[in-house]
Amino acid sequence: MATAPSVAVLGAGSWGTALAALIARHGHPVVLWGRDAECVAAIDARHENPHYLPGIALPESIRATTDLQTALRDADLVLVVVPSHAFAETLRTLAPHQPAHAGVAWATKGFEPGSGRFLHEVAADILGEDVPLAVVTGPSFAKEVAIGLPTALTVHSDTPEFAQSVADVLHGPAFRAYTGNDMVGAELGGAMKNVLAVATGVADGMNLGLNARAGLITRGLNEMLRLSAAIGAQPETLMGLAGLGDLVLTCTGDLSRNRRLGLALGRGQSIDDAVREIGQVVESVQTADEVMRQAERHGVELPISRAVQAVLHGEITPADGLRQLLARDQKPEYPETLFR
Ligand SMILES: NC(=O)C1=CN([C@@H]2O[C@H](COP(=O)(O)OP(=O)(O)OC[C@H]3O[C@@H](n4cnc5c(N)ncnc54)[C@H](OP(=O)(O)O)[C@@H]3O)[C@@H](O)[C@H]2O)C=CC1
Ligand SMILES: O=C(CO)COP(=O)(O)O
Repeated sequence: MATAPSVAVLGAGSWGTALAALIARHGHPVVLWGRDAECVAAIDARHENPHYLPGIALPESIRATTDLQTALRDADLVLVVVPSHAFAETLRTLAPHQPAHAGVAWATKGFEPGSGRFLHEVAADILGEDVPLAVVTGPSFAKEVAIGLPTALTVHSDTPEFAQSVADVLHGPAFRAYTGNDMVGAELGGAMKNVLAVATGVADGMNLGLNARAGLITRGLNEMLRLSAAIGAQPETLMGLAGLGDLVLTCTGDLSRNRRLGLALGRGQSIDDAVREIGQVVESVQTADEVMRQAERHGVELPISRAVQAVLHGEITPADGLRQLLARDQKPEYPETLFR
């Protein structure tokens, strides 16, 4: 029988730890790399990540380390799960130690802050065109995956065999992993839903009602579809797990940090206090700027995302944002050219 591929998971936050647990339960040797020695020691010795997934028992087979070279030594697959602001830096550190035969996948959501580059562009730039690359995305709260609740997500790559091999590692009794070949659409969906989750959080924090929430989710999907069409992504990617699926989850599920940020802002809390209270990565804070940079580059108007960006920068209040959105001109629901 063929041996199960070994996986190095880089990033020992909630999502990296949950994915390491999932993959280890599927019988793969897993080494989890984190930068916090205390957290790494607890995972190794007590099989718990006390900071990010307290009280959840992790498989005893997971080995954790703060040494990147150790993590990469026997890896057949590298799975990067650091926040977007640490993505390029992590790849630059890993590049010299990258095992020749191993492909690199990531479950990070967002763009490169500052440049607005897609993460697959950053990865190809740093690792070279010969390393197979894939993005892992979809509706998946870390805590639910860590405790083994059923989840579906999707793996997109320009190399179909690599997408399949990553999906094979993730797929299991309670986890469905689909595949696709639209990295742009998959990354765009995962990034935009974080911004749109803030919008629905704000609306719910202001008690605007369920109609407003459904309207924002649907018009948010419309923003995803229009920007993705301008960039050249496949519309079905945005209608699937990477877009609509993750949008619904993050806009309605209180486990979402981005939604919780919106809720706090809608209730009048300051952004600094809200982010501090959440105590984990809130990707929308930087992603809103990068989504708007993409929108401007491609000449696409995104009123909800723009309002979120303005609220996050303190340029307008949530009440101003609501007034602006309600005062917009009437128009057809879809541009005539969208699906043609
Ligand atoms: N949590 C979830 O449910 C999901 C998250 N994601 C995505 O996964 C990515 C990671 O998020 P998540 O795990 O949730 O975040 P968390 O806030 O739970 O953890 C962040 C982790 O990243 C580490 N980190 C921060 N900065 C750096 C750096 N410069 N170099 C190396 N490591 C760093 C932190 O280390 P330290 O503790 O030392 O600060 C911590 O281990 C994000 O892009 C997120 O959108 C995607 C799907 C689901
Ligand atoms: O990406 C996620 C679920 O798919 C997690 O969302 P948050 O980062 O908003 O918690």
